[in-house]
Amino acid sequence: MAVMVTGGAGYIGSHMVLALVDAGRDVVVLDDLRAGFRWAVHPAAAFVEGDCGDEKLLARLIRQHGVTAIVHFAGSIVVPDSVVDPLGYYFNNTVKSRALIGAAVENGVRHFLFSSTAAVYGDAKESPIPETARLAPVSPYGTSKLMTEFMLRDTAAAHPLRYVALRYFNVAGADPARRSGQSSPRATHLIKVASQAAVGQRTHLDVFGTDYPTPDGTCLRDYIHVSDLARAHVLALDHLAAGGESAVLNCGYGRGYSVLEVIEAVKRVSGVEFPVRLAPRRAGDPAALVAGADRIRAVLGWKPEHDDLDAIVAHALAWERSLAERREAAE
Ligand SMILES: NC(=O)c1ccc[n+]([C@@H]2O[C@H](COP(=O)([O-])OP(=O)(O)OC[C@H]3O[C@@H](n4cnc5c(N)ncnc54)[C@H](O)[C@@H]3O)[C@@H](O)[C@H]2O)c1
Ligand SMILES: O=c1ccn([C@@H]2O[C@H](COP(=O)(O)OP(=O)(O)O[C@H]3O[C@H](CO)[C@@H](O)[C@H](O)[C@H]3O)[C@@H](O)[C@H]2O)c(=O)[nH]1
Repeated sequence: MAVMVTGGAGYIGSHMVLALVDAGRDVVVLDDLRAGFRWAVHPAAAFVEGDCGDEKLLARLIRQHGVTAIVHFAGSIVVPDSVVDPLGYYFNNTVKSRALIGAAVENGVRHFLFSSTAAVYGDAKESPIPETARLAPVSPYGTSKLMTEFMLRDTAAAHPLRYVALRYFNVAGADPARRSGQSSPRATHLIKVASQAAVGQRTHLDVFGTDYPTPDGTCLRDYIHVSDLARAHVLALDHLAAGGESAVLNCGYGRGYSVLEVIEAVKRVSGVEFPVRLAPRRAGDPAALVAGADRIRAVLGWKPEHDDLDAIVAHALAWERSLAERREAAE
């Protein structure tokens, strides 16, 4: 009885592997390492380098490891890249998810968790955004994820498969024990980039847009700690194992911080005054994305442990320093 984690060498997937190993579960990771790191996978997990759309490989792994649940993180994640390369995004996110869901059905895997995103809402009219809000993605990335949600919905209606689609808001921070974190040097996420600036890995930080209809003119986002998110996935697996129904759940704390508030937090926690430049808006950024966060608590009994911006930033900074030490040791 093992859990298969696709994309388990990536940022969020590697934290899910930690949460599963900590819970005493058997884990097999499938990742093609296009964006992940072999060293980020906990040694207690089996690791297979391969494509999550490779049906033959999937059938073999499911049988070999006795996989009873699939947690699907693998995918392409950069919103502006999806605008430039929509077909690449539909291929890696939608077509390969179709193959993975098909492999689950054909090989008797009945529980499936899917990494969805707040990007399925597009420019939401409501804030906080409930799961029932209009689904109107404004990027191919968001559409590629929504199509996978629809495939899961329809497949679960036709076959004995139950699923939970988790719509993440902005994931940030790192494992408090410094076992993993956001490790991609080219990452574009605000807290990662600001942490890199604080430890001297970047010369400055750009604020993309100061004329949004928000209190200080910069975008509002709901930042969720990656370890709280991983724990929500473990609870979602428990929910399905206990016979719980399929569900679509926002993952956030229900509170928004502006870009300037985040930068202030990174400066305060690090004690470093890195240069900040005001820049034009970045294409495709909605003004505010804040989760309606009640449903996940009601359905999964999830209670966040790190709902504190300074703690999220402190963990992100600690991981950034670990990466710097790792680089120095390698030189
Ligand atoms: N980071 C966020 O804020 C955020 C927000 C919403 C949703 N998500 C979703 O969460 C998931 C994980 O995101 P992340 O931030 O950890 O990204 P990541 O890039 O760190 O991890 C993705 C992993 O998937 C692997 N991968 C990609 N395509 C693959 C394929 N075809 N076969 C096998 N492995 C493949 C990569 O090598 C990488 O290790 C993604 O599906 C993403 O869309 C992330
Ligand atoms: O150097 C930077 C980086 C970001 N931002 C701003 O910070 C905010 C947050 O940006 P970022 O951290 O890049 O996250 P988002 O663009 O909100 O997207 C993330 O969160 C979405 C869900 O809310 C997910 O779907 C995406 O996969 C994930 O990348 C936005 O207003 C950006 O314009 C800056 O001003 N400067």
